[in-house]
Amino acid sequence: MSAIEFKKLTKSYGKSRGIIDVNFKVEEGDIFGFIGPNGAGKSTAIRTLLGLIHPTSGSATIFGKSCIEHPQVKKDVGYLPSEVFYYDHMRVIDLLNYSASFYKKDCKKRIRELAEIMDLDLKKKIDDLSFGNRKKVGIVQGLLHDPKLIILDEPTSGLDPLMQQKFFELIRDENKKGATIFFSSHILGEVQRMCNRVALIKEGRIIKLEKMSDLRENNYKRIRIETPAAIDRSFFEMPGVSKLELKDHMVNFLFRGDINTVIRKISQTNIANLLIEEPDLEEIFLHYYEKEGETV
Ligand SMILES: Nc1ncnc2c1ncn2[C@@H]1O[C@H](COP(=O)(O)OP(=O)(O)OP(=O)(O)O)[C@@H](O)[C@H]1O
Repeated sequence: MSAIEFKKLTKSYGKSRGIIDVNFKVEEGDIFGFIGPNGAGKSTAIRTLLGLIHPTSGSATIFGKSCIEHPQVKKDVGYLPSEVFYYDHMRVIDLLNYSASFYKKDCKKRIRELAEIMDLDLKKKIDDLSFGNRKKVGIVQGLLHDPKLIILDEPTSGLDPLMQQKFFELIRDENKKGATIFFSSHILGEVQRMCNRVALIKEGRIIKLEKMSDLRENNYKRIRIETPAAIDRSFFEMPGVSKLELKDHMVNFLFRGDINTVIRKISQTNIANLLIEEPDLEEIFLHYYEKEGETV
């Protein structure tokens, strides 16, 4: 049975778009990335899946059950919303104990372990916490009952790089222990590092569903070169190069293929500086639109 299944799920907010015909599955054991730019519909899909909002048409299920008809299925789910709101006057430990009281198990030990991993002071009052520390409270709250399915909406926003790394280690450990992970992000790099499968969403529609390994094979690099003198455009016109731009002494292009061929080419000329970067999400989306033969 799939951990999550979206079946032709559509949610419109009056005239506003929401999501359209979302159709995909997350299998048990997956670390699944749900990626798209701001406003693409990631939170809408997740909130509909959890029964927090009602679909306009279609359905979404967790372990084969709809959260609207079978709310008890949510006991197996840990959810971190994109924005966390709390009763400010409470202490962190009181809030977490209160959350734990909804589950029929003793979560005290796990709360302490998670707080230690995430470097969270349990005695502090919520209103004394920074945005990042509030996010950590949300993470502990989502994981304290050892859920079978962990749903995280933009989990790393607000966490510093060290904490992001600790958080991803924690998520990997949960996955090794058997939990399925579904997380949304607009940061391609973190999805690339973490996930085995990925869905790309844009303007409310799923535009690509891929194994991470396939997405990597299709991967483009953004290459920026500064040259001491102007260089002829034809020098970089070679297989794998696209979106070639030359301005002043800067050369800028996307490259797809064996990175060694382009490095060898670059070494034939004199350069002042070289940058090889992951293309940003928009560029990946552009690539998919072009591949599907659509215009952008
Ligand atoms: N309560 C609402 N009322 C009206 N429109 C909404 C509402 N919530 C979301 N939308 C619209 O639905 C679309 C999808 O929004 P959603 O928040 O799901 O995107 P997202 O991918 O999660 O983006 P972000 O990363 O910015 O949170 C957007 O066009 C947004 O304006």
